[in-house]
Amino acid sequence: MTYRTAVMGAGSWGTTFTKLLHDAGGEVVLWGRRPEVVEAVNERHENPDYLPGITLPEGVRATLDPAEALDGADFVALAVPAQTLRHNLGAWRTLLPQDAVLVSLMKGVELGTSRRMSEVICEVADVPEERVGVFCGPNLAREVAAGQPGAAVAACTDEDAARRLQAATMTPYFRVYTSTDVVGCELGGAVKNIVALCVGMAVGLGFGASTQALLMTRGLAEIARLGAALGADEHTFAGLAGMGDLVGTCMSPLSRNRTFGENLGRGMTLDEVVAVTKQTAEGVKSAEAVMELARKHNVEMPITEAVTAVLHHGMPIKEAAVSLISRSPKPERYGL
Ligand SMILES: NC(=O)C1=CN([C@@H]2O[C@H](COP(=O)(O)OP(=O)(O)OC[C@H]3O[C@@H](n4cnc5c(N)ncnc54)[C@H](O)[C@@H]3O)[C@@H](O)[C@H]2O)C=CC1
Ligand SMILES: O=C(CO)COP(=O)(O)O
Repeated sequence: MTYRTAVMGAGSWGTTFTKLLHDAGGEVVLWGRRPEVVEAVNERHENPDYLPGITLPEGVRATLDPAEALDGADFVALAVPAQTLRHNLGAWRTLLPQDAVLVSLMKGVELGTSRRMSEVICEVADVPEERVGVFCGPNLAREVAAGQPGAAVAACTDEDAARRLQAATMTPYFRVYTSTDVVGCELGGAVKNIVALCVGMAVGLGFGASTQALLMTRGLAEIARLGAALGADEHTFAGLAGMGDLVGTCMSPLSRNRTFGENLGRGMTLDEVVAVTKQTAEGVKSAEAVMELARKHNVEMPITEAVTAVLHHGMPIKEAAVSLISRSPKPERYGL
């Protein structure tokens, strides 16, 4: 069976996902909003702003017209920044094919509503949760685009839809597992960006692997606590969408979130870091939305709280570091 997919958003991950679908043998059209990006993909088979040096297959086609991309799609993959999804999807709502599965590629939580991306999709597109999937895991765009061995999770509460998404994305170099735990997969992807900001700050301050491992491990514990409060399956956090994504992002110099934190840790001001960050570092805005969720559900998330204090309330990084290391003594616990 050949599936047709519309990928909405021609940044680094949307473009990479388009290549993955093509390599998996599917039909795929990439929607981009900038004419020069669409032209570069169609004429020169590259997206130099987001994936310099990567050659895209000749069969990969891009368009500026959302109706053309969405026409007859079995899957609609959404790859815009989390904070613009509501606006973008609202504009495409009437163009969405009747039975298409809408797949979030995004790793963020909406500011103001604290909704996960799948919740925003259900609400704006007015579709039931069985028609909304999530694709996530330890996937740094450039490495996947280069065809390095990798894996991800295709999640949907409708197991059959998850299996179809799996079939549409498996390639000789990329494995895809299924899950029905949409909540856990989304939280793993969104909250690890906040932990990566914190790990980056630690790197920028000159701290080594011990401190980074501490933050990753306790970061995973707070992700699992929030997940348990929101009804996720705790096992998800030991998998690709949890530990896998957390470790990949926190360890990689390619990560925009980790790099953002590292620049702050080295002493740049927030404005200076924002000015040099050309791509989307979702954790920066999502931190406040996740903190809001944590408060609402009475979940303790000290790392998220410290990152939010540094990014949005002017707390000096060194003060945040002291606040974390001097917390009250307690037994080690994972999850709730
Ligand atoms: N880059 C990566 O390795 C991965 C990224 N993701 C997630 O994918 C999502 C998209 O991120 P990337 O592609 O990495 O970001 P990016 O910064 O590389 O690209 C963002 C894209 O969105 C477009 N865009 C920006 N503002 C827009 C607006 N107002 N309306 C419509 N389009 C707009 C940009 O033109 C660009 O095409 C994020 O949620 C990210 O967390 C997930 C897995 C891997
Ligand atoms: O989500 C990602 C890797 O899976 C990408 O992380 P960054 O957004 O920090 O680059």
